[in-house]
Amino acid sequence: MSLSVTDLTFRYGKRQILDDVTFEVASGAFCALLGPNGSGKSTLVKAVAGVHRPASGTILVDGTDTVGLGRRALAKVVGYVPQHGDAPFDLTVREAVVLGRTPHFGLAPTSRDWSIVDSAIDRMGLGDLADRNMSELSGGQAQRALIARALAQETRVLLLDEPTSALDLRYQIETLQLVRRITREEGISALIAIHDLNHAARYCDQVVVLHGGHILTDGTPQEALDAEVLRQVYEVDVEVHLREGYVEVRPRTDEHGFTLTGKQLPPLSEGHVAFDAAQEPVGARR
Ligand SMILES: Nc1ncnc2c1ncn2[C@@H]1O[C@H](COP(=O)(O)OP(=O)(O)OP(=O)(O)O)[C@@H](O)[C@H]1O
Repeated sequence: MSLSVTDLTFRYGKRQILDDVTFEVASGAFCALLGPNGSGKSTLVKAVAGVHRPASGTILVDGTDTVGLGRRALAKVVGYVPQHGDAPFDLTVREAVVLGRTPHFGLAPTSRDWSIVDSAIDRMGLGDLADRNMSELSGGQAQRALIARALAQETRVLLLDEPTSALDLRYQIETLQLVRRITREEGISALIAIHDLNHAARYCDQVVVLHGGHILTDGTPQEALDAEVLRQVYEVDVEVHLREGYVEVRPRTDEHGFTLTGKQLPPLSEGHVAFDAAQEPVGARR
């Protein structure tokens, strides 16, 4: 078992955010961490990444407790891509990505380190931008550079906190496919906090649903993405289908296209412009 989290509890001050969280991600598995805004996904990822120190609980990577490991030792076993990229703006892409090799080299990167860096850059589709300054990249390109930096760390566990939020559809899919391939080929465990249920179902082997700091379900996408659980967690009525072997979640809508939450959505305010099915402006002042 590569990543094993047991009875993890975390508080911001007196506010309990994670409560006895226990789950495991096997070697070679890609696990999605789902849950609504504020459910504690980032906090859990940060605790596993060593950014936050838990109040109690254990985090094992290949049997070694990582809570309390020094920065350098931790960076050799856990790679972390934060939600809001702290991109080092005064560096080129190559210089930023080689920072991921820091735990592995002594005074200076070796030729092997640079070849690992270049391969990570290529894998994230940034080969043409390798010598470009980070400050000159788009948000999505910078996010891909941060993923390349984590890949260059060559760790046993890869943590990604909503890494696809700034990426266009092509790079969302390519990143998820790449992480899935790396987990399988290199036997590492990956944990990704993600909002897109269908991407989670399509690319991940395991789905953990967090709600109010507790784990509500943990299983394969088919087991965990249960319509009743999703209704409870997101307060949206959904249908779950099996399509071409993959689970697909669709919001159920009424005849006006509104999701069925049991609550009536407020009417559009006067002057608000919306579009009906025929693409005619509705509710606009004329
Ligand atoms: N630095 C902080 N200090 C105090 N409370 C915090 C801090 N960061 C997050 N929180 C609170 O902890 C709870 C969990 O936040 P967290 O960011 O882990 O949720 P999340 O599931 O990742 O949300 P999102 O999907 O919106 O990114 C929220 O109630 C949030 O307000």
